[in-house]
Amino acid sequence: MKIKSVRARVFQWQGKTVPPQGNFCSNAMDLLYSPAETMSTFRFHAWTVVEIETDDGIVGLGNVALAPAIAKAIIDQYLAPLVVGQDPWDYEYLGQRMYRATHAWGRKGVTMAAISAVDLAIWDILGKSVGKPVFKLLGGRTKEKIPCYYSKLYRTDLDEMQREAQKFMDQGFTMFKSRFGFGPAHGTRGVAENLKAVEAIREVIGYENDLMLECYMGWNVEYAKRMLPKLEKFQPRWVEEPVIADDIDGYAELNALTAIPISGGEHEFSLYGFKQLLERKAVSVVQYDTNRVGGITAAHKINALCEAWSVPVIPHAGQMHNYHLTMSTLASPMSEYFPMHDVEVGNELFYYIFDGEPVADNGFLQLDDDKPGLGLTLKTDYLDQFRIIE
Ligand SMILES: O=C(O)C(=O)C[C@@H](O)CO
Ligand SMILES: [Mg+2]
Repeated sequence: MKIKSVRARVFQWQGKTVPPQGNFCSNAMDLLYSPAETMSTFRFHAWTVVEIETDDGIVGLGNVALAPAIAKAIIDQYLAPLVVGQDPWDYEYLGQRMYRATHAWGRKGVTMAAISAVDLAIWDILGKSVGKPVFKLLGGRTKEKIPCYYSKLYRTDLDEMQREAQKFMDQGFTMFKSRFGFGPAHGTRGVAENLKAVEAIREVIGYENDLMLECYMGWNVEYAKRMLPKLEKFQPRWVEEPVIADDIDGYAELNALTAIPISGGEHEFSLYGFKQLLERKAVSVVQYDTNRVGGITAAHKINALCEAWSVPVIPHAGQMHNYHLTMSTLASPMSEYFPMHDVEVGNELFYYIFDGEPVADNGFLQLDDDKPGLGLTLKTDYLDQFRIIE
């Protein structure tokens, strides 16, 4: 079997969006004095879809959400010529070829995300060519079904957050992730607001249910050292991305500071990036995203590394490319889960582009042993609400 063609298209959402309100989530821009910008950098309203066709007519689907137009350019100009004519079963060779050919300017960020999209499509082809789901090629079923946590609870008013938490408790979720709305720029009022929101969620879900807390790189070490001791009484399962991804020493200091585990990794890339995080004990939970880190080929290696370090792997964002990695290793106990809703930040756009994503049932996800490849097809229902750039 040989790769015949690579097609990368940007799906730019033109439909309704719900602009996030107020301080819906702290983020890396919050530390800058231009408050108007902080929320606008935080949108995933386009996605690049990769379709790789083989000489015997199998089409594999990949996807990338980081800087989708740039990812498309990298795929078109640099990655496609490296894989066309090659055997997709040589996926390690092809992964190394893409990684090394772009290493001088790639290694992290959008290049790794572009490589990931090509790699996902290759693994989709592999599964389809043998009639097996990707997780069966990676180690098979390690769970009867995948526990998942409800991930949204962006910072709005507390009553609304409590109603949201109750709604999804009623749907059987026992694990929840909420977002802080405030950081260093908001002073002691922001600290109080952050604590009030966590207390409000705990009032609804109690302490027998897991609560994870997301900073999305919006704090710094000094602020996190103030917040973490105050958060201990709320027993969060982890606090996520308290500082920017490059501050690995900061991560390590915070991860050692209190009993609260620090998680991170959705903005880290390649096997080597995670080797560094683990060796420096920067995180207690690894959260790569398989459509960013280097694809399934890289994520599968990182799963083994995490197993050796006894650090749980809970990939960012859920979504099918990550579910296969969680299903196929004991190192991954659960998945993140975004429900489908109006397009807001954009992680949910996945549901408007692809069919095949499992819907959570009573806080669990199930993958189909008989659905080959990644198990996704392109959705047609919303095509008229996308501008598609070839
Ligand atoms: O789901 C996450 O971990 C993210 O970082 C997504 C982003 O929406 C911030 O929550
Ligand atoms: Mg996150």
